[in-house]
Amino acid sequence: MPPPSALSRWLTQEGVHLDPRIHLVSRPDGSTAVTSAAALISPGQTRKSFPSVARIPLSLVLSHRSSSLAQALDSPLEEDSLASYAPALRLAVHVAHELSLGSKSRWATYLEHCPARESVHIALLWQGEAQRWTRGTELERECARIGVDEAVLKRFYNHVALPLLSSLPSSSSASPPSFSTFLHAYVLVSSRAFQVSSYHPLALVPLADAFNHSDPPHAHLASDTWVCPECGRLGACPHDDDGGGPGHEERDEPLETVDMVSERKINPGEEVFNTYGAGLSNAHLVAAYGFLLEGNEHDVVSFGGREALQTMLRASDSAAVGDVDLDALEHALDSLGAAWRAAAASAPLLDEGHPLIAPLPSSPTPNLLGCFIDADARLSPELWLAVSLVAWLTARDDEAQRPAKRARSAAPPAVVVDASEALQDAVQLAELAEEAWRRCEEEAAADADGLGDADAGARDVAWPADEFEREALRCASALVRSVCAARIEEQVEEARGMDASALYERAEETADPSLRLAIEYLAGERLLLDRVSSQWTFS
Ligand SMILES: C[S@@+](CC[C@H](N)C(=O)[O-])C[C@H]1O[C@@H](n2cnc3c(N)ncnc32)[C@H](O)[C@@H]1O
Repeated sequence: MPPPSALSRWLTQEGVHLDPRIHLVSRPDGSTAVTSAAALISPGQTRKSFPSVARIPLSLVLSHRSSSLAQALDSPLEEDSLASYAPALRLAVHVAHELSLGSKSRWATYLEHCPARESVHIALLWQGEAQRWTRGTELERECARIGVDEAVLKRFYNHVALPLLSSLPSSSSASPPSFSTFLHAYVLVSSRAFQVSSYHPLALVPLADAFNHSDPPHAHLASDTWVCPECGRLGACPHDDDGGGPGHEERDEPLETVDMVSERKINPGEEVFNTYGAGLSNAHLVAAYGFLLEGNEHDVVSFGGREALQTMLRASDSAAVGDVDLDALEHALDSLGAAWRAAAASAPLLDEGHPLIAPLPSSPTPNLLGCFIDADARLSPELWLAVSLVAWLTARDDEAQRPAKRARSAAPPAVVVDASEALQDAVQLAELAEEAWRRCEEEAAADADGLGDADAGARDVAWPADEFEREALRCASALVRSVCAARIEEQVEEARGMDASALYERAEETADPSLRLAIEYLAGERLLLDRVSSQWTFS
């Protein structure tokens, strides 16, 4: 890769403005980053008042609108043949064409400075050992959610990209890009592209993509997002429904740049970080970008509601509960979830600081829906409802097996769930779990202080006093552990017997970067699952 000075010169020639206190630097591993030589001013409130770290002319953005391929295609209909595919696939075709043009591309210097395909380790394209180590993890699920792997790209290349690129007039390209070039293009798009506007829905933005990601970031990309998708204009244009007649709000100065603006103070010598999106989990970062953040607060381990119920029914030590109709139970869980959200809209059902159960997210992002464990090892409300449903069914079934002796009626495990009663049960059980957790924490603290024996009498082993509640709590904690154990069971065999620290050690000893990342990811997820299991062991 040429030195960044060549890139800096090209950027200046192309009209890019970079704050003189900011520098592009080359890391020993060949990667690029952005650092600050002096403190930058603190941020303002609007795009215009945000101090601009860099301004990139919109004309320098590489998208399906601006590329050489867009110019080479004879009719818009040909380009439209890509329109029904995912934006990343479409842009990859344009970038592959640009790569195949070599020095004839307007973006040649920029593309030469982008990393080689082998140095970006996106999990979407892992094969062999690295892919095997993702088994049973959230990372495997994230790759499946994105739905791209090398086989998918090969089919798309053979059936869509290659026929289109081969149909270009010979003057437009030396020869169509190979599959390997197309893969390189896809890796660049996955790990570097931005959503710029409705006109450039996905694009490579030179310089803006030299910033690494952190959470929280120092800077973010700012652009006029809602422009005409046909011509990119901000104000009135002929594509408006009313033909762009009078009455349109015209901005005095249309912004012809995409800006990197700072949102918090940048200290001298600090690396300047961008954000690749809000709330990105390590599963997403590894899948699409090929790196992870230590202690990422957006990590989750998710379960389908049905999957969680099925695991717990299997784990329930009540034979009758094992036979419960799963469809009916799943339906009951859905209605309970809706009832919980409706009730929580007026007042939270649980203390926001509950140590074991997360509050409902204020604006659920896709990874904050349904049954999951969050980065603080708390169960989502939906997962808790599933646990509570099966725990009470099991406890009641156990109760029904004994001679009737309790005031509380013991119903057989039917799946006719009264939502308000089941909600009350879930809240009551959550309160019992919190109290049990506090008692364990106090006990551990007392043990650490050498007071363990002196205090033992005060912590009644027979708590809670009600045997029926005790049974429900015991079931709930066993069910939570069963869900974690089932997840670990899905992971690669070698990993099952290892704890998180052994996995981290194994990752450190691994030379292959993709495999190292796969093991490191697994170690982080294991740490979370082990923490949940130990928190739900009340003895
Ligand atoms: C948009 S580029 C950022 C610039 C990149 N460092 C380069 O050399 O061109 C995204 C890539 O940078 C790397 N990256 C970004 N943020 C990172 C971070 N916080 N830790 C490690 N690698 C990171 C990953 O390889 C990712 O695929």
